[in-house]
Amino acid sequence: MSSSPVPQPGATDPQILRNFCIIAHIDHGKSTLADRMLQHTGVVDGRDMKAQYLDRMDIERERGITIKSQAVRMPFTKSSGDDAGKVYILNMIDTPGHVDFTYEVSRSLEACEGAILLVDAAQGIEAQTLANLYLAIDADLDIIPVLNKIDLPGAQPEKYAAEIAGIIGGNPDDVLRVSAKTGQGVEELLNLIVDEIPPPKGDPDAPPRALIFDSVYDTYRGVVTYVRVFDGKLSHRDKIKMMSTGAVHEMLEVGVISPEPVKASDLGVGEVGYLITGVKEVRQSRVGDTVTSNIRGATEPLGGYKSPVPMVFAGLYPLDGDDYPTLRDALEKLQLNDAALVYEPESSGALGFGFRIGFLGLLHLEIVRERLEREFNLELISTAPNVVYRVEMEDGKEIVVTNPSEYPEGKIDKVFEPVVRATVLSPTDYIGTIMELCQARRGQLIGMDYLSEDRVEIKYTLPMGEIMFDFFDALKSRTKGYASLDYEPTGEQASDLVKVDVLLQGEVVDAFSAIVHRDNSYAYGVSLASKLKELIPRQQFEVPIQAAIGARVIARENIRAIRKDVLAKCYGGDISRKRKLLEKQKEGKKRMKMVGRVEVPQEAFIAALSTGDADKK
Ligand SMILES: Nc1nc2c(ncn2[C@@H]2O[C@H](COP(=O)(O)OP(=O)(O)OP(=O)(O)O)[C@@H](O)[C@H]2O)c(=O)[nH]1
Repeated sequence: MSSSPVPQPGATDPQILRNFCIIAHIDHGKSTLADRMLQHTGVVDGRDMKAQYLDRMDIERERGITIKSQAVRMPFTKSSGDDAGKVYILNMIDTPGHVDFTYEVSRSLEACEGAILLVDAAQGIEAQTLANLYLAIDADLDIIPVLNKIDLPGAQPEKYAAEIAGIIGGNPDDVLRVSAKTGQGVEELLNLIVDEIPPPKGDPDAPPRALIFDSVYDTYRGVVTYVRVFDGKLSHRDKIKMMSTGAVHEMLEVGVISPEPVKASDLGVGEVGYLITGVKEVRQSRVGDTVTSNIRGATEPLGGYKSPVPMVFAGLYPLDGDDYPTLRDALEKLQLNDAALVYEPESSGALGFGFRIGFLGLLHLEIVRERLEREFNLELISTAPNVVYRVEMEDGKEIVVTNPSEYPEGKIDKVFEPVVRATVLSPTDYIGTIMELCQARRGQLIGMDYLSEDRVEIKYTLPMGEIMFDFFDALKSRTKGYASLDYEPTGEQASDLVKVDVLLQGEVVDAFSAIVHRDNSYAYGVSLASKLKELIPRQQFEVPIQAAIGARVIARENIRAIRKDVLAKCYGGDISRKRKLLEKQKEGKKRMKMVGRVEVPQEAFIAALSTGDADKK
């Protein structure tokens, strides 16, 4: 079998291009499958293979999750069918799987003509996968269903193939079975990609239009923008224009990733690659925007561009007040890399100077916080995250509340809270307990569908504030880990909400304030006060804790005084033991913040997060 030469980027006939992505739930094996494909197409040889080659950032590798989409060009010689021996170019776009990054997923879907629906043969399809599948179907992609991990003893390919066929149509026998681990079925899959996914269409003579589906900040090269060309050609000699802002940039380099960056002279119709321009921060090169040429520019951008909207806010404060400038610089640097991160300075009576930061979701918050601490050597205190409330006052004024302590006093007409449409997939055995949980979180049932005899899809409208903390954990524990969850914001609803304050020694601690539903406020106050009593260590004086709505105290606890003398125990002269104890005590002091005269540990600031379900179980 002789194969044709590998075409160069910029001169690739769109007929031999196949652009696809992999839709999968976390841990269903997307990265492992991507690794196998890289190996099989010879793009990475065995020796260079690191597990999860495409997950570049250390933090991704450690957590085993994919944060940033990446795109790889793989030449593949067809090994079956009439066109065996012919070389095709497969562009694989790796999409993030977590719900916080849905927007990135939808953009990378638009850069493709087809999607592999990858499902763990021992688990079945999960809620998030289903949500992303619907996005792919909406984007008119051809779907190739694949069951992975068929080497596992617990795999049930027959059952889950039937389930998939029930959702997307077709014959269960046509669902391909692979093992990304052993490589079984991977070659067949590559052949199928060529056969099933249509080549890209576009007008090579039109002014260039390319969709930005990812944008990453690289310390050495500045912003690297990943694009899919729809029309015309982007040349390294062009000056480019970002269509949403009209900003013009010098093009320094274009190329493809295979799997390291390879420079090219241009990128033509259907091609996927990267651009390096003079752009200094990812905000100027945003996912979803259309790139065109400055001289012969297109007039209509591709698709609808949407800026990322932060859904969750939290305060971040340096443990040591002197670190405030470092935190400010660190946020500035991180923002170069993260177009979705927004922040503004704020000050708290309890915590001093810090920032109120907007995130796409809780995972995003965790990642940002971890990166700030790790990459900038900071120790941070974070307040409990909250959603955004909109308050309409009787005098017609409107206030957007991103920090509960700024909840307005006075004559409030209506308060609105964000709501989501949540989809839960679960075995039918747990329908009752899931509905009970959703009801307790003020949910409204939208509907229920059976995916198969023993699996069901339940849809609810739920207040976002009720699900962002521990809802998923509660769901998992009630369903022995079998239920999966996906949600999308769908707007807001008017609700009867109140602000609950916490007072330590009679002083309101602003960082503890929270906005909760009136019906739950009493239980919330009681549970939070007792939680704080557990978490705040005894001090040398008595510390009364109160929870209050306005001037009305709804719960109280008391932390009794103690004189902590750890050395009293070792009256002997064992100096090393003494030192050890002192060191231990110092460790214990880590992440303590002085609030007035009271030492408060970090955990206390997020204690509110775990009070939610305690009284509802
Ligand atoms: N037995 C078996 N294990 C597999 C197979 N494919 C993947 N795994 C394992 O499943 C786990 C998850 O695989 P990943 O490839 O990291 O999953 P992922 O979907 O990329 O996860 P995210 O990047 O977090 O979305 C890893 O421990 C893999 O080694 C397979 O075919 N068989």
